[in-house]
Amino acid sequence: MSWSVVGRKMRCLRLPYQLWRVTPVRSVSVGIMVVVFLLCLATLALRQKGTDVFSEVVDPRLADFDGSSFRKALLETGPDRPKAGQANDASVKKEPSVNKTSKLPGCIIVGARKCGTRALIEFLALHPDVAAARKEIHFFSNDTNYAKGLKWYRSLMPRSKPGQLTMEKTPRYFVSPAAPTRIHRMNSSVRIVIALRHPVTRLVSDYTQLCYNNVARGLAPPGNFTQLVLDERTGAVNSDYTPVLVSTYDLHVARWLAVFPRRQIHFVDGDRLITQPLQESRRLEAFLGLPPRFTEDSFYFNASRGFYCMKRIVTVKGSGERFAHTEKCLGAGKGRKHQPIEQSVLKKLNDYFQHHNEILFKMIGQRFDWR
Ligand SMILES: Nc1ncnc2c1ncn2[C@@H]1O[C@H](COP(=O)(O)OS(=O)(=O)O)[C@@H](OP(=O)(O)O)[C@H]1O
Repeated sequence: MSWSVVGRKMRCLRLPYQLWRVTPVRSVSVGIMVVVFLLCLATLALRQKGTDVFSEVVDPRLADFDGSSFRKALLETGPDRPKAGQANDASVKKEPSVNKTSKLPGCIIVGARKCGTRALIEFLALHPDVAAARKEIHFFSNDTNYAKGLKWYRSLMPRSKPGQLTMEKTPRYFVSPAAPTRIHRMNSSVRIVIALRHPVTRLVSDYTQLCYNNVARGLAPPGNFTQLVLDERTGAVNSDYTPVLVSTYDLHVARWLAVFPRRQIHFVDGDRLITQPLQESRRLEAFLGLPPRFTEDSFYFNASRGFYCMKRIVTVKGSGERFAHTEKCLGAGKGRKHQPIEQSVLKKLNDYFQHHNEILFKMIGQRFDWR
């Protein structure tokens, strides 16, 4: 039966049918329906985008930053660990793959560049209650990445077991004006870790890396260090030179403190991390409320590298010995020999940073031995 027959035969539909036959009414009705349909589509799309960027569900335990529930939950739901005197078998026990999901990070190492951020995340990854993203993600500092939303970001996080704390490191966040607010918007309770090193050592390390990178890419060297860091005309420190700007820590830390409370930010001494990795790792472990797992056995000094390397602790099956060790040093790109710098230039740089260092120390209530 066609619509015209239905319209003619059923009395109650007669009036709407007569109206429908009038062409302008029909056009307007169809128009309204199309507009309503498009509006519904647009609303759906916006809601989807909103979910990505703002309302991602984060680990609810992280809402309680200061309280003990986070620590408690970690202890309760953390992975099984071997009891003393257990296990001794050559075969290494495989981690059970059940219940593993990617979570948003509860802690982010935001920088600073060349201050030991790689060492830090690799050290933390030794901890059984940490799931660390090994790649730098550049989510909060890069507009194109940020526009991809939190779902995209989370998909790049490692899969973790219940009770594990997810971490990532991107040193670029430290100097990114947008990063603090964006991270806060993701999770206002997230823990921020900032590694800092003597500002002049960091600057020279940065310059050394630029020299290596340019050679690797077949580019010309970045230029003479002295000419880059000092103004040719006045001889004063060139505060606009990016590596100088990165080492002007107070400017960047002020932006983080404007968004996050001081108690939520942990400062790592990047110079001490090189010579005393155990102490710095333990301080960070305590800040994160993780059960103490770092021991003298976690690190060993590798004389040929001139740096501490890690002993990865893995559980072994059976009884007897608790652990087996696998050893790992950072890549050759870390711990390069620095370019020699003239004493007079070093002095000028030290004098320049001293004022900024003092502002930083006051701001964070912590001093570093940067003479
Ligand atoms: N255990 C260990 N092994 C090797 N290197 C170590 C270690 N601990 C800290 N460091 C120092 O880390 C410096 C590199 O810092 P980052 O990892 O933050 O660099 S980067 O910004 O990610 O490129 C790197 O700086 P340079 O020495 O200037 O290369 C190292 O001194």
